Amino acid sequence: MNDGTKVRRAGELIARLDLTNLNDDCSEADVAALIEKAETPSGPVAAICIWPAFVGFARRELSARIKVATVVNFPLGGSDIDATLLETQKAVQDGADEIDLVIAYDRVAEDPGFVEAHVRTIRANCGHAKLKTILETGKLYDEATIRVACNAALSGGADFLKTSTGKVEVNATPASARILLEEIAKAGSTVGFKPAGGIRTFEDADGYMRLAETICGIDYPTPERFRLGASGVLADLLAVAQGSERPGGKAGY
Ligand SMILES: O=C[C@H](O)COP(=O)(O)O
Repeated sequence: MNDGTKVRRAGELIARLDLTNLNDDCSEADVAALIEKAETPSGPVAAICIWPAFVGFARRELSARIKVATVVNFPLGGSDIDATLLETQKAVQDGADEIDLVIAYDRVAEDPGFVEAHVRTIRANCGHAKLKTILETGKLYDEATIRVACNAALSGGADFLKTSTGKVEVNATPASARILLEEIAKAGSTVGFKPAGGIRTFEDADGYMRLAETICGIDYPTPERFRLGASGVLADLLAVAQGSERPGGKAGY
């Protein structure tokens, strides 16, 4: 890839970034700092992804062109549908544009119908907000189970399939991304895709966008259909986009 292509791709990745702070000790001041970073010298990120407690604050402080995403049933993916519903309704009321729901991943193998019903209930109560379903692929272990989870989420009406919470040992991997993208392609490539967890470099991020282009088509990964969930990749994307020194001390591009 030549330098000009890298600069362009890095800019495209920034426009598809869900800039995330889901640290256990995240404060309102941290969210304010995230909001400041979200308007980058290379343009705005797609969304910030934060804990539900900060949605109202973020919606008031953030420019309307950047979405507010939040998480529900996070990170453990429990089975309490009523509790998830309350969290979702509150987040939507507070102004969330996007809900990242952890599915009840422990139940995928035995009871995919439960997972589908859970997703359907939350989808029906999201209003205008998009529903991104976090499958937690690192806890599903084998390919067949990941495919079952994809289909439960798709049947329940998910707007996005997202790989991971970023809170378990194995997060987004190219292998799990490929499976989700194949299921999205089989379903017509209208549902979005969000790899998340452990994405740290331009090369990591670009690899996922290339995979999406290869499997779902070159026109697939628009900012409406492709997002990167990451807390620590923006500095590297910006360095590549701006041709400045990269955080790892690598050359500008
Ligand atoms: O949804 C996004 C993840 O929580 C971010 O994970 P990360 O901190 O490894 O980038």
